[in-house]
Amino acid sequence: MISLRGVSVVIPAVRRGDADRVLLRDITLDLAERRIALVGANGSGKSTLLRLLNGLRLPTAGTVSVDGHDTVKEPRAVRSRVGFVFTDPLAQLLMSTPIEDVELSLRSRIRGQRERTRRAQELLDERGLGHLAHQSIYDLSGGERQLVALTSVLAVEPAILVADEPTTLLDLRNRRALRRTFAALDQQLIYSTHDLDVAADADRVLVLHEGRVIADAEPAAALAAYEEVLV
Ligand SMILES: Nc1ncnc2c1ncn2[C@@H]1O[C@H](COP(=O)(O)OP(=O)(O)OP(=O)(O)O)[C@@H](O)[C@H]1O
Repeated sequence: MISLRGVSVVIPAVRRGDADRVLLRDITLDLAERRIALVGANGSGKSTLLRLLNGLRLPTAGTVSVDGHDTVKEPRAVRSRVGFVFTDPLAQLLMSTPIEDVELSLRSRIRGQRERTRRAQELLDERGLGHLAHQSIYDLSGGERQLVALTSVLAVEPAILVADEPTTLLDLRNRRALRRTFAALDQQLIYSTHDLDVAADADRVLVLHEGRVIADAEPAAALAAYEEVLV
C-alpha cells in the first residue's frame, strides 16, 4: 500500500521578495483501493502527487512510502514496485522501435535475446500493436505511442501502476480498449484524468484543488464535489 503522511511540496522562490510556490499542502492518505482516480483543474497538483508515488519527485516535508519503503531512502525498492506511465510517451520511450523498447524493459527478467524478442512481440500482439513492432517510434501516432509505453511498463509486472492522464491522446476506440485493459489489470491502478467517465471507473476518487485534497469519496460523491468547485 502507498501511504502519504503530512506531505507538502514547496518550490522556493527564484527571486528575492517572491513567495515560495506550494504545489501540495499537508497531504495524508492511505491508498489501498484497487482503482484510484485523481481529478482536478489544470495546475491543481495531480501530476505532482502522482510523481511522488514512485519517487520521481520527493516531498519537501512529510513522507511517502510504498509497502513500507520510503521513496527518499529506498528509491530502488519503490521503483521496482511502482510503474509510471507519462502523459507524453516520448518522455519515456527510450528505443527507436516498439519491439526494442519492450525488449529493454524485459532485460532484467529474460536473459536470452531470442526469448526476449519472442516475449516482446507477444506482449505487443496482446495489445493489438504487433504490426507496429518494427516501425519507428516517431512514425507512430500519439495514441499508438501511448499504448507502446504502457506495454513496456507493464512488461515488468509492477505491483502498482501509476498513470498520468493515460487517455488524453487516445481516440474513442483506443480509450475504450484502455478502459477494458485497466478493468482487467491485476495491478493496483492510480491515475489522473480530465475524463469524468474514466474517473467514474475508479473505486475511489480524490479531488485536488490548489494543492489540497478537497474531496475523497466514491465516484458519484467526489465528482459532484468537483463540479461544485469548478462552478
Ligand atoms: N518545478 C516546478 N517549479 C515551479 N512550479 C511548478 C513546478 N512543477 C510544477 N509546478 C506548478 O505546480 C502546479 C501543479 O502542477 P501539476 O503538473 O501537478 O498540475 P496538474 O494538476 O497535473 O495539471 P494538468 O491538469 O494541467 O496536467 C502548476 O501550476 C505548475 O506550474
